[in-house]
Amino acid sequence: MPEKIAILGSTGSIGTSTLDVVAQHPEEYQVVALAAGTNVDKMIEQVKQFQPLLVAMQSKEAAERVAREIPSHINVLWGEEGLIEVAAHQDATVVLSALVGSAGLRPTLAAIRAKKKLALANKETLVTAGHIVTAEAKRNSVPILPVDSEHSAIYQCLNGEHFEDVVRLLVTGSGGSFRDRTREELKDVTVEMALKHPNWAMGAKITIDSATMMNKGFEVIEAHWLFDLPYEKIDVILHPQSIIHSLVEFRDGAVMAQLGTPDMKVPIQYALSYPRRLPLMTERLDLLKLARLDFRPADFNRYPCLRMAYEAGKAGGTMTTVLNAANEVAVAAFLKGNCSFLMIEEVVERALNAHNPVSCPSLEEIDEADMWARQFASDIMLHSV
Ligand SMILES: NC(=O)C1=CN([C@@H]2O[C@H](COP(=O)(O)OP(=O)(O)OC[C@H]3O[C@@H](n4cnc5c(N)ncnc54)[C@H](OP(=O)(O)O)[C@@H]3O)[C@@H](O)[C@H]2O)C=CC1
Ligand SMILES: CC(=O)[C@@H](O)[C@H](O)COP(=O)(O)O
Ligand SMILES: [Mn+2]
Repeated sequence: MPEKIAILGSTGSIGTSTLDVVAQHPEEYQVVALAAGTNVDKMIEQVKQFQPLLVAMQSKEAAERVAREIPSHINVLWGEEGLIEVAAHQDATVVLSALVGSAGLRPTLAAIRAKKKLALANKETLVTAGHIVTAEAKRNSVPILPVDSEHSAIYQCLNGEHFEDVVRLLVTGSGGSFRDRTREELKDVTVEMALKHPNWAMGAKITIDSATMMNKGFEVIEAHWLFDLPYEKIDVILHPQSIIHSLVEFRDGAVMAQLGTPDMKVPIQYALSYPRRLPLMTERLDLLKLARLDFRPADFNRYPCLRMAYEAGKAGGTMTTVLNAANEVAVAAFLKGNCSFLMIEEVVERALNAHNPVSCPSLEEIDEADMWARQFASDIMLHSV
């Protein structure tokens, strides 16, 4: 029987790579539901190729445009309700969660509550509400298979190992598009420059997060929730080539690492096929061609977003919700040309400093903190123009 897949965010970078994996294994995977935001043309193309039973778009207007071009037996919904229907589709056995930002939280929770196996790319869900998502997964006996390349690497290194033998996780980061610039040289960087990631082709928001290294900070928080380890046991190291995707150190001094050319189809397929491995068409690693692997320390002064993520993670409660929400607002403003690159970290820092955290927040308290941070961040940017 093929694995039946529902994809949240099918038109994005992870979504399209997931469909590439599906297309390589038609006997293994069948698409039952797709959800996306505004990219109507791409969704129509995907529906024609993969023939899902259900589709959801962000707006009613986008949904109607899709519905006009596809067979009438395919149901087309919209809004958060549509995302939730896709996530909980009765035929789906696995949900690939690849929306961007905390918009993914409720649909991801819906997938877990419907007892779907979860392949998780949408890291902001764990940053904003990690304790709720992991507790719901435990309560519903739902496995969370990491799609993020570093977490997939750690998951692969931990396969068959004993949790108590782990001394620390070493999360690798490329350093992003501005890794060879000083902070002084960041003052005038443009959106176009920031969107040129040295190793990975990804969506715009995560590419900016990589340039500030907020992405690495989010990944530390993501690792804390996925692997149930304290922040003191999670380190970050810069590795410009993105060939070692992360490492695990054990108490006998042994270190396990997972290597490969940077291609998200590898961790996506591993999450879908786990515990099996399937063949995959991807560029193979050639160590002789590569010749060397480099490493540098991840400096908190150079990358304040990484420092803030550790601080917010250790403080806990709604601090990581605020970290994420303020960052989402600031990155969106930067992408629209409404604020400078360095303003992103300033907005996040000011929001964290002004926030009165709630410990162990409910979903409603997370919503409140999220809305507060978005308003606070928007106000700062309005007054700084
Ligand atoms: N790209 C990568 O290589 C990696 C990504 N991730 C994580 O995976 C997630 C997705 O990233 P990525 O694929 O790069 O992002 P993209 O921006 O490329 O794609 C996002 C997807 O979500 C859809 N979407 C966004 N907002 C909404 C909404 N409100 N309602 C419905 N659909 C929505 C978009 O639809 P549309 O385009 O139609 O508007 C698109 O399909 C992020 O959390 C990211 O951090 C993690 C590791 C690697
Ligand atoms: C592909 C992937 O997993 C991204 O999260 C990647 O890690 C981003 O690159 P950085 O290492 O530059 O953040
Ligand atoms: Mn990653």
